[in-house]
Amino acid sequence: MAHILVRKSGPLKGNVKISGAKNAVLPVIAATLLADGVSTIKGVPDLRDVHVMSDLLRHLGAKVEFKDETLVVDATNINSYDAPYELVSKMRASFLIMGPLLARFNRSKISMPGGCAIGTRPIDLHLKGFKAMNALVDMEHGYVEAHTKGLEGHKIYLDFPSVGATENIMMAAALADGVTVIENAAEEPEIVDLSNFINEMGGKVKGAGTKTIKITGVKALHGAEHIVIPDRIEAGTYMVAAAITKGDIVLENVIPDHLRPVMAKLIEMGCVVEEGESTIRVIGPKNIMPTDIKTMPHPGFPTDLQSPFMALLSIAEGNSMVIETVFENRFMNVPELNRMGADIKIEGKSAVIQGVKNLEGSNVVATDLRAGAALILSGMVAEGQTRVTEIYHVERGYVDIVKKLSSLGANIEKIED
Ligand SMILES: CC(=O)N[C@H]1[C@@H](OP(=O)(O)OP(=O)(O)OC[C@H]2O[C@@H](n3ccc(=O)[nH]c3=O)[C@H](O)[C@@H]2O)O[C@H](CO)[C@@H](O)[C@@H]1O
Ligand SMILES: C=C(OP(=O)(O)O)C(=O)O
Repeated sequence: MAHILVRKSGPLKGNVKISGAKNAVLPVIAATLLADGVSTIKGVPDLRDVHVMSDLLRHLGAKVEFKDETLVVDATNINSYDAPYELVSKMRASFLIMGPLLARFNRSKISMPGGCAIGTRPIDLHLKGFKAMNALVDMEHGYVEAHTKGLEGHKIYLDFPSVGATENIMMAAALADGVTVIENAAEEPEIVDLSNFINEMGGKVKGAGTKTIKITGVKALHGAEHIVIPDRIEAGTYMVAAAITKGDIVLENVIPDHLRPVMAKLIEMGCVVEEGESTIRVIGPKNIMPTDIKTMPHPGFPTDLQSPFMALLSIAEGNSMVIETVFENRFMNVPELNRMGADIKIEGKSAVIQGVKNLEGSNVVATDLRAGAALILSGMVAEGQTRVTEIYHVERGYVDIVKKLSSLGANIEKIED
């Protein structure tokens, strides 16, 4: 299996261009199914997940072309309404096609996404929304089958501000009869990006980015052109790369407003952070100060950056605590970091991190996407050589990570074997 070899690297320096956001582009690609026509998405990151989503749309009968960060989807001739296990099991976000299929064709059959390393990740809130909108939902043989005589707008309160449920319901509501109001909706920037795309297609979505989203259903949507927002999680990972190696990195193509909680934590830890209009410069501190982090839905500290920050805190000058409130099992990287010499103890939802002077290069496994990124970051400051395996996880979410880190001076290579 391919793996990544990282050796101790000096301070990383230079400029790095952040790619389009994985978590924004996946729902946007799903939303292209709402239109009887052609949509053009620009700034698309060349990631494994984007290819899986494209294959899923092709399976449904769409024509999809991807070249030079531009994805063109012709969803005119959809002739299948089912998403098989083989495709859904590769990526949870596949479940986001349920809302658009129900809205446009009144039916869908999708394999249950199942659990994954970071938690059980149920889909009850998605289904609660569809049922309230007049869909009949059955679960059989591991598939969720839904049909409706026509979706109707409804008031839907989400018990938790789930990103995926907010997106799926928003897409379903875009073509429903009447008004849907989502209360306690997720407020993530990716929700705003999706709402912008639906509106570019002729939809009527208001309030995205707040706790209450109002969607007035329209009769039909047309294809549209859209530019995906930059990836705040990729950006946060490179910010940690600057901090952990005590380097000086300028991120290009970022929206600083999306990274407020991340910048605040880095400043607390002693970094100098300079904001431009679409750039952020991070200068790492001489001594990394410990801090406490609690992950929360946006605008709180993002769970997707919890593992990279854990890598940074593991070499801070003192004790820190990380509380994970979003996913019940997102400390999978801890045994791997401890194998590299970190001193982290888990107590329920909390991790207590005692900063150590040095990490040691080791053989470690990327248990999930962000855990993999955290291990690469640790490898850059560990003595000797770190071998990160199962890197297909990392490739789900980071465009050219080896190339980008090398260009900043990291001693890193991908070994194909
Ligand atoms: C492709 C994508 O955009 N992925 C992101 C999305 O995942 P995703 O959309 O799956 O995350 P959710 O916001 O839905 O999940 C948050 C919490 O709600 C729970 N839940 C969710 C749905 C549901 O029906 N029932 C339920 O209980 C989940 O188990 C989890 O504990 O948001 C997460 C939270 O910011 C990020 O970590 C993921 O990177
Ligand atoms: C958990 C993540 O993604 P997904 O929801 O696609 O698994 C992530 O991006 O960190």
